[in-house]
Amino acid sequence: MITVAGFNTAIDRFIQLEALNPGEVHRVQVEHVYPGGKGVHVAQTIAALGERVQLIGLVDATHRALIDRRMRERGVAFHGVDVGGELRHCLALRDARGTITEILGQGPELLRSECEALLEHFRRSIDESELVILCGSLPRGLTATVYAGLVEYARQRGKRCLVDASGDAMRHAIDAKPFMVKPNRDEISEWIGQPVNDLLAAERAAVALRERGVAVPVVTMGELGAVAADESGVWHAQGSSIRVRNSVGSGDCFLAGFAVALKRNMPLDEALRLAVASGMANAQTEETGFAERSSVESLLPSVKVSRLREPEKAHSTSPR
Ligand SMILES: O=P(O)(O)OC[C@H]1O[C@](O)(CO)[C@@H](O)[C@@H]1O
Repeated sequence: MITVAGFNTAIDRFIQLEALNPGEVHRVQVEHVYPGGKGVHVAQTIAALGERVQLIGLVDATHRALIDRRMRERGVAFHGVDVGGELRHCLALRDARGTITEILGQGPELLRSECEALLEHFRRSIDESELVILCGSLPRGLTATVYAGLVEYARQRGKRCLVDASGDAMRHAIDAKPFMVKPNRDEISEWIGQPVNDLLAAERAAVALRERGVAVPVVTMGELGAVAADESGVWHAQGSSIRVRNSVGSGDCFLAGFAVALKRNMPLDEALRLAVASGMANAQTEETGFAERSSVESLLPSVKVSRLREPEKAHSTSPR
């Protein structure tokens, strides 16, 4: 079993427009609405890839039926904590050229009792899990140190913890030494304090994260692929070029693929391959944040994986 704590559930709305022009009135050409937030995307893709998964997140009265039904159809055990306010809405606007603009809602401000209910659900559910994933922005009302506390809680119970967050929540979580973190280019640049724009910089960042106690750091670099490190060295993986329909949520599907590989104790190069193929499979479909197993499997051979640094140098930051 894998437990996903993706507290800040969203309603994702994907909208196709002819063009996006600030200050003008726009008419929608195509519109899709999905349960969203990183936790939903990660959990439903883990289930699609064949692992048992449970998700802990917020739900409101208006959307409970939609989210319960979708999670049931997708094979996710959803533990929804009712919130008094409304779930947030996240908008993705795609223009005719395929450029996507995202507008992410903040979500409700939680009461103390609602925060406690989320954390209590988490504590109760991780016993039966081998892996725990903490992902997405934190709802207002939870402090930026919450993920760090959950990393520590999970470690004391012998669980490997994977974190995908940003800003202060990510920084605190790294200090708590989770098993794996997955910053993207912007997040790692912020953590390191300088731009991480190429593979050499990503490799150094991954090594720096390992030196800070993260066993398996994974840095995603958009079109440059992803870089990951463990005791077997530092690896790079990149997918072949595909026709992208909707890349929103590809990072979430990447994380799902990586988690499934870790659960199956696959070596790092194969874990990266599965993660990259899962992100690509999402980008190929119209739906936000979901990858079908069959498309992931058909993409696996097209992912190129190579070793950037040998094992004995994985702990060294000396220049090459
Ligand atoms: O939880 P966060 O970090 O605010 O991100 C949420 C949003 O990001 C996306 O998952 C894309 O990764 C949106 O579709 C989603 O709802």
